This record gives sequence, C-alpha cells and structure tokens, in this order.
Amino acid sequence: MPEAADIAIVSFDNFITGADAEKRAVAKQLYEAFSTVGWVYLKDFGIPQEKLDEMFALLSYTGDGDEANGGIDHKECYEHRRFKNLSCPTEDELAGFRKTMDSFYTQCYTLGMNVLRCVAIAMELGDDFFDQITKQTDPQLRLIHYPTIERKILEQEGHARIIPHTDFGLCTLLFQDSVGGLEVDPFHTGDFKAALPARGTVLINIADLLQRLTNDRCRSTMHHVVSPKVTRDILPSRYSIPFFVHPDPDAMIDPMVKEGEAKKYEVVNAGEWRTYNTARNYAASLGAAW
Ligand SMILES: O=C(O)CCC(=O)C(=O)O
Ligand SMILES: [Fe+2]
Repeated sequence: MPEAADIAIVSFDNFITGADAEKRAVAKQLYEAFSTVGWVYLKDFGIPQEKLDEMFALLSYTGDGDEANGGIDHKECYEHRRFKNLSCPTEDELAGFRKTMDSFYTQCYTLGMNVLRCVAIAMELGDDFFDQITKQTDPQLRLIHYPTIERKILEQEGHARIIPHTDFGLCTLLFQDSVGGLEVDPFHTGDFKAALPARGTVLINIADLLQRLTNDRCRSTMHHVVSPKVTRDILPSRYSIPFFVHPDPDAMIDPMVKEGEAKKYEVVNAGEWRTYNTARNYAASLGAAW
C-alpha cells in the first residue's frame, strides 16, 4: 500500500477575508505547493460543508461516460456547464437539480478564479492576469460515480477507476467522498502516493495548460484512482466532483519565460487543445456533450 503523499493543507480564509498582505501570503503558500507537488488541500475555502454534503447526497443521476484513453475506466459521469449545457435534466425530469448545480457551479467558479489569482500574485504577473484569458471560460463541473465493482475486475492490467492521466486545462478543484483510492505522483517519477480524503478540504491541482503557460514552474501531476484500501473483494462505490477550469477558447497559451530562458513548449490555442484532448479521452459517441 503506498504511503500518503505529502500534500500541504492550506487555509484559504485569509485570502477570502484578509487584507492585501495576508492574501499575498496565502498566494505564496499555494504557489509553493503548485511548483513542487502540483497539488494542495485547501480548507476554509468558502463553500460550506453542508453544501458539499448536499452535493454528494444528490449524486444519483443519469449515467453516462466511457473513457477510452489507452485503458479502461470503470466510472460514469454527468457534466454540468455554463454554456451549451445540453445534458442537464429539465425541472420536470429532476426537480431542483439545475438550481442546485448552478449554485454550486458558481461557488466553484469563484474559488477557481481565486486560485488562479493566487498564481498570478505569487508569480507577479499582475493580480488580474488570468481574468484576461478566462472571460468566456466554460469550466466543467463533473459528477463522477465509480460503481461497486469486484476487486479482481478493477485490478486487471490496464483497468482502474480512472487510469493515470494529467488534467488538461488550467487547474482542477477536486472534491472526494470518504472512500479513497486517489493516488498522485508527487515527485513526478511514476511513484504514486495516496491523496487521502480529508473532510472539510478540497484538493486543487495544476493542469497541463498552466504547466505550459508557466514553462513548468507550476506542475501538472499524473494521478489515477485505484482500489480503496479495504480488505473486501467487492469494492464500495465512490463519488467525486471535479471542477475543471479552462481558459477562453481563443486564448493562446505561450510559455512565459524570463530573459534568456528557453520555452519548453510550442504555443497552443486553448480551444483546439481542449477539443483535441476531449476527443482523445472520450469515445466518439459521447462527443455530443461537448
Ligand atoms: O475521482 C477522482 O478523485 C479523480 C478524478 C480525476 O482525476 C478526473 O476526473 O480527472
Ligand atoms: Fe484528473
């Protein structure tokens, strides 16, 4: 069993309510985590635990989803979006669902933008730097259900609840229930360590476009979801709620470098990048969700 990853726990309260110097101190703590492990646990992040409990209680939704990215994932998902939200059940189909999702989405959106602001502050890019490339941003709020499954099915070669991957946007907020099974590669060596559930926290991780934009200063880290550490042969179901923050589709992601420093990546268009990575990750039949 891998030991737990050493991921810092940072209180976000001083960023939300503190004076300028306190905000900057929190931004520095986040950047310290993002530029090493690439992950941080935030606590006191402005979304009450009752709201999170409500969200997890709601997770009995229309199933969907079949990842096909070089392995087999055992999961199903629902996607909630700001624009083109085609798969959201109507009020008749599921009373109150859209309203609850929209309000949680707004809270995640605010938190995601604040996390990006921390990166901008810590890197001295100008506090509003990311506002310029997130004007029309359409993050995905995803409800994931990993069904109960036999351990021997999940532990076959190439199978997982979600196979090793990096996220491909700017950053991700990740809420998980208490089951466990998420592992991350904190030293970027292929050595996965558990990112244990911690009630009252949200995990934040850097994704590929922020790694590219910062020329590897911020780290996008491989992660996967495997069997939780239980002794049973039938594994319990698991729920998680990631919120993926993406830049505007027309944003050009060109690595920012200091004088004399070489760019490690080509410039990419964020919209094309998202389309490409989405297509790579999903069976063609699910393309309609995007
Ligand atoms: O369910 C989890 O904890 C991780 C989900 C994830 O990594 C993803 O959807 O990209
Ligand atoms: Fe992920």
